[in-house]
Amino acid sequence: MSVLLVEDDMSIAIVITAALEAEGFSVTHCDSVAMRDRLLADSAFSVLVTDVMLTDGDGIAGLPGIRESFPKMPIIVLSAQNTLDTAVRATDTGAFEYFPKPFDIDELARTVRQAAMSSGAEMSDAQDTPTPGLPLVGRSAPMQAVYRMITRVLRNDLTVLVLGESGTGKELVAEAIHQLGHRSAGPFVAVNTAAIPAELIESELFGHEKGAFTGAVARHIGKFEQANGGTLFLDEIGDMPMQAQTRLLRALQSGTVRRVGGRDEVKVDVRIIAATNKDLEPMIAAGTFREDLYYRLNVVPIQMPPLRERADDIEALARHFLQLAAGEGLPRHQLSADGAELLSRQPWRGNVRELRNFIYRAALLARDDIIDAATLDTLLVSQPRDATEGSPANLDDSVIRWLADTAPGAGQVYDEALAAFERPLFSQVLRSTGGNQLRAAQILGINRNTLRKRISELDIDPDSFARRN
Ligand SMILES: Nc1ncnc2c1ncn2[C@@H]1O[C@H](COP(=O)(O)OP(=O)(O)OP(=O)(O)O)[C@@H](O)[C@H]1O
Repeated sequence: MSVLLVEDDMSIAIVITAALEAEGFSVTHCDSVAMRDRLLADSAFSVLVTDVMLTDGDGIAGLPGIRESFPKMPIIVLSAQNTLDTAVRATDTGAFEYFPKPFDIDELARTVRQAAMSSGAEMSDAQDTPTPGLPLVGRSAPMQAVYRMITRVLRNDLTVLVLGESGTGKELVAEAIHQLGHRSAGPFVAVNTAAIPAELIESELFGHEKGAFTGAVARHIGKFEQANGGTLFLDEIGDMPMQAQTRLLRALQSGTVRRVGGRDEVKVDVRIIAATNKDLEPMIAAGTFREDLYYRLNVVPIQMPPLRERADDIEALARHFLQLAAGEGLPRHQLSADGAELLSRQPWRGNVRELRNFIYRAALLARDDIIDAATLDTLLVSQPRDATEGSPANLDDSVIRWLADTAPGAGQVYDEALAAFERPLFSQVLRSTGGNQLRAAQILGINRNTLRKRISELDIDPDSFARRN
């Protein structure tokens, strides 16, 4: 099933292509009248979807001729000039349907499907083909805004700052920009700045020379150099220590890096995409994030919507993860309509990651082929809740849940588990002392400076526990 899509706005073209490919169509895209005519002369298409204003002229003018040559091929016209005039001109050409922009992408996909069927074309099995090229699932309005931003940065090297709660897909956006962009032949290197101990971060990013410090037994090439010619993804940038921030800024300004203990400046050609789930502006005000670095990174911000603000996407995501789970050897299941409805009503505080983990668990545990609301209900009851919601039955349970819910890097489980435990522990004790750190340190039996250092590293604000009269 083939669709010829004639659209000169790349961002819209990508969204439509993804939606139609998910429906099982193969899509050929071009942006001009001349190219359209050449493609029509060369190959057969089941449906023509065309914009009105194209790079080299009016997309409607030639349609009567096309209708004559290809009477069985339905034509769907899209237009941003939502005037009565274009609507009338489109319909006069015998267009199957006319869509004023902005339009509902699902409705367009449905109409193309109807048009294809009306012309007697055979459909391949739809949903089973994952959308090639666009790894992100979801067609809600907030995601379309994200796609639009992505398309704006594909052909340039502007620095992108992806913002949003944990688990909203920030890393996936970075990967999409790399894969779909003009650097796709180069490497994609991701660094989670929060997961690297502060004293190693500079060596991780910039590399080190042999003997630069105790333990530097060989020269180490840092992530910047590893990403040369490609994209460097700096995740959790809000957790980067100040000193590393300064070096990062210098590297971004100069386009060069100096290995720790080295003398030479090494030229690097990398595109930077940074991400954070923190609100950087208050951190700038508090002096924990460099303002000049923030402006360097925040050239093109992409704000990821939390899942609860795009409940429309939950069903598609759930089906997507069921497919992925089956592809990874878990039992294959279908999701019932009432199951999808139930999932769409959940808050998913951990966003897409929580939904993904939940669906994998459901795929593993569900007994029937169809996962319905009743099955999901049972699983949701035993769903781990986040730490803010009531205390777990015992510590063993918490550890089991924590291990099931997080995927710390190999070799980091101990540190990350301690940090995960320390955060609620310090918060609770500080709450009990009304934010008094000296008293909290006494209760904990640790040095006051140690407490101060740890709560700063864990980004706990002791003032937020101060008692107000
Ligand atoms: N739109 C999406 N379509 C398909 N999968 C998604 C989507 N968004 C997120 N995911 C999946 O959800 C999980 C979490 O996504 P990701 O790691 O990109 O989130 P994040 O915002 O970078 O999280 P964190 O801030 O914790 O690093 C991943 O398994 C990712 O593949």
